[in-house]
Amino acid sequence: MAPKRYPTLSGALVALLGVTGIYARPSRCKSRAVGDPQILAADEVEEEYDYIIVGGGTAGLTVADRLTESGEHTVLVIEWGAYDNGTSVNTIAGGAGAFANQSHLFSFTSAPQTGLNNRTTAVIGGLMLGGSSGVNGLQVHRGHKDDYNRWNAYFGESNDSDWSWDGLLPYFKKAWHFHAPNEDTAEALDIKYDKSYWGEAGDVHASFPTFNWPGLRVEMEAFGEIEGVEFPPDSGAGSPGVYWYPTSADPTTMARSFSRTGHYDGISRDNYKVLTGHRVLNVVFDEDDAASGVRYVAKGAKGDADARSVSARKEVILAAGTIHTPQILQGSGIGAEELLKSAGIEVRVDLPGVGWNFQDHPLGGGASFDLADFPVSPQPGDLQSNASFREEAQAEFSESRSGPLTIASGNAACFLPLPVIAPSTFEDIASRYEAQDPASHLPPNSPPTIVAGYSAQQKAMAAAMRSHGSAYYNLFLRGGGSEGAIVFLHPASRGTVYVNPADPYFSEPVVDYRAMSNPVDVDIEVEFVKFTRRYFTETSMSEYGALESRPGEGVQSDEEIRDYVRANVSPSTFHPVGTSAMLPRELGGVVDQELRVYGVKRLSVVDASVMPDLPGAYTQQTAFAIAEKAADLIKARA
Ligand SMILES: Cc1cc2nc3c(=O)[nH]c(=O)nc-3n(C[C@H](O)[C@H](O)[C@H](O)COP(=O)(O)OP(=O)(O)OC[C@H]3O[C@@H](n4cnc5c(N)ncnc54)[C@H](O)[C@@H]3O)c2cc1C
Repeated sequence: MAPKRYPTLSGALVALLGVTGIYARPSRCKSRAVGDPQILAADEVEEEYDYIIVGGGTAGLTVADRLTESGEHTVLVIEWGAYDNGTSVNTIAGGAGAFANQSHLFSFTSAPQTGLNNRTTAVIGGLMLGGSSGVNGLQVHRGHKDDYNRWNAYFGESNDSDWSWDGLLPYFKKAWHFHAPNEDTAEALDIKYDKSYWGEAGDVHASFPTFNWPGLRVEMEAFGEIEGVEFPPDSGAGSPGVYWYPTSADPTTMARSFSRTGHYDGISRDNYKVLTGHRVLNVVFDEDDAASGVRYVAKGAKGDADARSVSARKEVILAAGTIHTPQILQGSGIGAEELLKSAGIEVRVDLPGVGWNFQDHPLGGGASFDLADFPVSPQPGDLQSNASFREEAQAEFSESRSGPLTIASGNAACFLPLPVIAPSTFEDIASRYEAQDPASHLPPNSPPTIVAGYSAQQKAMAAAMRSHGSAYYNLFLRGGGSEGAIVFLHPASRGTVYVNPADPYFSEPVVDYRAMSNPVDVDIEVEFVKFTRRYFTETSMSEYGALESRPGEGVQSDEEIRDYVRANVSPSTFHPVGTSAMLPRELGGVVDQELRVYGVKRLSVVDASVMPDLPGAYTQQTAFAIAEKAADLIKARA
């Protein structure tokens, strides 16, 4: 298929995309932290609430909103971070404003990664009211049918609560208010969407920029020259392929839309209270092993001399995220017996799955290309290199909330299955993975439930490797300049998040991604490099002066590529999941299908840590859908 050619657009931007107006700086949005009746001072916290939610992040605020809607139940959310409605949170352009502001993050160093030449990485997540949905890159995509059907299948015939694609689809629809792209941009760039996969009643907005880079269309169409690549009708259709997806932005203000704006701001309910700037140390139990409350300290406290307690009549709900929920569980005596004893924590439930099964999407380590002769303009780089283009963009955004500054981190990518990436080797890779002794790449002396759980995942993921319904490779497209941001969607390696035995409550946990600890992951990364080379040199992309910037001509043999991967891949795209996995207890699970923690009563987990394995997508949309479903499950047993 010959590629379509596009005229140079600089200056003709208005004609093609219908962009009009003059540009200026984003204005500050309203702030509500001071005097907000829902945010309590520490001494205003009452003795007891129906529900205590630990963590006011993506899942925590979603569940809090839903549990208080009817007015029947009281909820206290305890959030470690602060309320911040500043420009860095609200500005969407580039997608990294809030991420760049350290005051919204926790950030510490991982354990050295043996599979990555002992390199370490920064462990990062949102620490603010809104959590990681307040700092993320605003990309909104969900996983594929295979992903959620696999989650449900881990429970075999037992189907207490349907976590399959069909079971979750209503919650994807409930979580988001979808706004279609404007017609001119959709037509100019051939943006396909199908509203039947979305709802319009959600409180968090999924919208499109008013403008997008014309090079994206060229890059997307070139994928059509590769055998097996599909173009699903919508990013939410549940099928891998090449597609456009929305941004988590309010289309009126073009500011970030996230759990705080959707599930907290503007809501005034006497039964919905929030305590910010406080950190929960552990769950408190009654003599019947039922969670009865939590113990917490002010942010920054180094000891528990001033710790306070608050009681929960109905349930304690953990929503502290994949890194901190296991720390709280372990600090409450729920975890691997050996670990807890080494940290001097009294064992309440020997549950080895807590903190185990840690996964994130490895990033980079693939091939990158510069397009020296891409005849399409404007390109993203113009925002940096062309002062008048940037000033016009700024003026247009200020005047009419439109133009290039309505683009966050991007709206187009491919999500491709392994048989498409590696048609001649995927079967061999899947067979070798399937034949592994399940314990062979786990930490030494892993308990039997952990080995059994990995064995079940191994079978499921070997099937995923052979499936056209599971995406392994994600190349995030920018629309020109250079390309090569590759995300590995289903790594086989599993890591750990365990309390620091020397200081389990006040030091950050020990986070070991164990990235590339299973060598099959390196073999798949090798295929990613080869596929990326094919895309840039064997499709019409080759006409645009594609020059390989990394790993470069000197890296050709599989062994050389393996070395390159181990030296360059990052273990994280900031999509951590799996440390409180929703799996049967005998498979290393931490919560059941109703999200209740095994071995105790009245304690549940609702955040991204319950995902048993990664979806073939970034994680925020799935985290919101899980929280919506969790709220229904909790209300049903109230
Ligand atoms: C930099 C970055 C970029 C990302 N980009 C994207 C993207 O573009 N698209 C996408 O789909 N996904 C993205 N993600 C991932 C996505 O945002 C997360 O998967 C999702 O928001 C996780 O939701 P959660 O509820 O599990 O945790 P969070 O939203 O992180 O909530 C956890 C909350 O608990 C609080 N907390 C932690 N410990 C305690 C404690 N002991 N006591 C009280 N409070 C506590 C934290 O401060 C936080 O507010 C990104 C994430 C990051 C960090």
